[in-house]
Amino acid sequence: MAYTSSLHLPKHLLLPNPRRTRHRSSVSFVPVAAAAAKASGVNGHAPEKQQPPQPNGKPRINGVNGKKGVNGHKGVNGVNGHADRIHLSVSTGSGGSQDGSGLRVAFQGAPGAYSEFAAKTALPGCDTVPCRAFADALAAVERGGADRAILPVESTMEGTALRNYDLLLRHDLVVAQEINLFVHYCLLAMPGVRAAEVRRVISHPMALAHCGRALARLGVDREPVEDTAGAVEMLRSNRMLDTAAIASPRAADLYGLDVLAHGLQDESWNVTRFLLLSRPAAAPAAPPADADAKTSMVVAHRGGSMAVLLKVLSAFSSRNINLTKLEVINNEGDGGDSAAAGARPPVMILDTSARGAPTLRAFPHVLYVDCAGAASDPRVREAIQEIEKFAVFVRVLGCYAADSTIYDLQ
Ligand SMILES: O=C(O)C(=O)C[C@]1(C(=O)O)C=C[C@@H](O)C=C1
Repeated sequence: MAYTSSLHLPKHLLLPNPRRTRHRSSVSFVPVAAAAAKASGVNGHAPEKQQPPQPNGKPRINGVNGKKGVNGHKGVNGVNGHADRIHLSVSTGSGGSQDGSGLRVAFQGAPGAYSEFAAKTALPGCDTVPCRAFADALAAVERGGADRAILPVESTMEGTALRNYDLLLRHDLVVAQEINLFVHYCLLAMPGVRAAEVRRVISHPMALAHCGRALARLGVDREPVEDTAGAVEMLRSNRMLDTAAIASPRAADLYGLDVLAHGLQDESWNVTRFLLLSRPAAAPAAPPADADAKTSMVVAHRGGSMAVLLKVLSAFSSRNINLTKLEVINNEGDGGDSAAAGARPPVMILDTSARGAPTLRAFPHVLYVDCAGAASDPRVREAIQEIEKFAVFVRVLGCYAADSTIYDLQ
């Protein structure tokens, strides 16, 4: 596999060549997700040291008596809308199965990655399992090596993470839970290193992109690695004195690095939405009756986006169902010669509906849709049935409790 970095970094921390981005028009966007943990230590990543659990096994919120939220407010949902955040300091919980005790959650990266924080916030009692790549995390769940995988799927600064939707759609996994994390980036360096001595900054490419302006001001070289905490681990183990990493304040604590700067992100509002994925048979039953449910689906169609969009919107709006996400993907390329000319390959979706083994199918025209309501709600069921009449293929990706809370680890 080709790697983009010219640095002599451990290969498992370098990134494969980035894939082409797709044409997409984001019709709406819901910001999202956060937490930390002990880990069983796979793929060379060391387990995180344990934090003292709270008696109730929940994440510590504002560090005080488990009180929720800043000013007692919950986060709000909306299109790039700002919301109050819930400040957390994360502890490893224990206790009842509600908090994920006994569940192994696979994530990409080293202990201290944002994805791990998200997993531990969603399921404070879970054991986190570090993996080299998100693909490995999803495969671990499919193979039974983990019970859940956590996947970032959109952020206020990036929009939909198409790289991860691609993964989600290729696997026979369902969405069990969503979680929104406020992503606060810090510049970390070995103890004693001053900002003026930093020549290079390493981090996950998304973190480097989110901090582009700050990095340009610093005038440093940028090197992408697999994850934010992996960058910190690399700094530490190689005792790099001319290099800094972008990662969370929690990673600074975990690895004993200095924080040279806080809030490095170009936009002050930087929220990532994560999904917890499960094998279908092991997914939680329907969301609790008192929870607002959300249903995610992918709709493949024949093209002619405007007409299809109107029909999809009408299927939901005529039943008074709100959409919380609608992403339009049109990829006419076949992945062959035309890809070289700029066309994008079709979206690959695992069709799990047919009898027998699931098959991977290619679709050039696809919509990613999240709607309010449970898949078992007759109105949602009817809307999907109406869409199935004109769509080529519809796959429900999961039905879960909507969570508009935005967690903040600062
Ligand atoms: O590298 C990490 O710490 C991650 O959890 C991954 C990831 C991502 O893939 O987008 C998650 C959230 C942050 O925006 C940066 C990176």
